[in-house]
Amino acid sequence: MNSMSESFKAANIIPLDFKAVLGLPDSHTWTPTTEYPLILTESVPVIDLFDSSNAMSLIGNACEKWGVFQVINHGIAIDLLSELELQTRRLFTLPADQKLRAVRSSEGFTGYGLPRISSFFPKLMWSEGFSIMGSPAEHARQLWPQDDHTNFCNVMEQCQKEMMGLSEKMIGLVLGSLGLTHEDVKGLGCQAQAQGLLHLNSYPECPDPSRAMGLAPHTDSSLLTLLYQCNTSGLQVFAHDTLGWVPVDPITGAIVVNIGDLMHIMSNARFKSALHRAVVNKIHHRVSVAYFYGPPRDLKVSPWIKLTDPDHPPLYRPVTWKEYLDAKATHFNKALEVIRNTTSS
Ligand SMILES: O=C(O)CCC(=O)C(=O)O
Ligand SMILES: [Fe+2]
Repeated sequence: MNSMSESFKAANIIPLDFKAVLGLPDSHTWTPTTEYPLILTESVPVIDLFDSSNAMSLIGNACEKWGVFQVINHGIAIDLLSELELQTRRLFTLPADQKLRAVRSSEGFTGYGLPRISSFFPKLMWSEGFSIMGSPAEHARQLWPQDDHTNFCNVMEQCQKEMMGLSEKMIGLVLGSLGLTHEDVKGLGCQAQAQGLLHLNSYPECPDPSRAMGLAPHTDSSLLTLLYQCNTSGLQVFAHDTLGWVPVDPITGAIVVNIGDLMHIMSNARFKSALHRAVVNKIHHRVSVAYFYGPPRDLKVSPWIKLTDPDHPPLYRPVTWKEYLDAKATHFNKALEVIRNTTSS
C-alpha cells in the first residue's frame, strides 16, 4: 500500500486528540445548513412495555410513522445501564495514545476509531467510537495493560446478553404488529444464531457546536438498534412528514429503538428506517451506547411473503446482512436503491 492510501485510511480511522485542540480545526468545521429546521413541537412515542396489550399496536404505528420510539419498563436494570455509562466514560477519558493501542484495523469490525461512515463526508465528525462483538478482553488488555479490565469486560458482556434478549422481545412485538408470527418468519428470532454488535460512542465537549457534527445523518444497517443515550441529549431524528429534525429527549432509564434498513426491507417498506444524527454541545462530554441487532449470518433477508401480493410486489431483492453491509460500505445512503427490484415500480 502506498503512503497516500495509508494516510487516507488512517485519516478515516484515527480520531482527533480532542483534548489537545482549543478551537474547531478546519478538518472538523461543517457548514451549518438551515435547509431543515429543528422541530421542538413534536416528539417520538414513548412506549411502556409493561402494558403489553397496548404496546404492540403503538409499536406498529411508531414504526410506520417514525421508524423510531423509546421504550420504558424494558427489563434492563438501571444499575447495569449506569455501570455501562461509567465504563464507557472510563474508556474514552483515557489519554489519546492509550486509546490508540486498541485502534481497529482497516478491515476490522472491533476496536477504537472514527465513525465508519466518515469516508463519505468531506469533513470529519466530532466523535470517536469503540465496537465490541462478544468478549472485548483482547482490546481491553491493550487499553489497560496495568489495570484490571475485568469490570469493563463483565459489564460489556452482560449488556450484550441483555440487549440481545430485549432485541428478541422487540422483534416479536414488531412482527406481531404486522400480523406475523414466529412461524411465518422461520430463521429469525433464534437467539442462538442472531448477531449483535455493541458500539460505544463518545462526543467530547466541543468548542463550536453549531459548526461541528457529532454523527452525520444516516440510517442503521441493522434489523433494529437499541440505543442508550446516558441521560445527555444529542440524538435527532428526521421527520418525513414535517421535514425537520426532532430531538429525542433522553428519559432516565429509557432505551431508544431504531428500525434499521433490514427491517425496512422485510416489512416491504411499510416501516421506515429512521434517518438520524447526533449533535454535540459545549458543556457535556456525551456518551451513548448502540446495540445493532441483525439476522443470522446466512439468512437472506427479503420482504415477508405475507406482506406482498400482486398489488404490493416485493420491493427488494434478498440479501444477507454481510451483503447489505458491503453495499452500504460502497454506496452509503444509496444502498437501499441498489438492492431495489427494478421490475417493481
Ligand atoms: O449517539 C447517538 O445518539 C446516535 C448513535 C448512532 O446513531 C449510532 O451509533 O448509529
Ligand atoms: Fe445510528
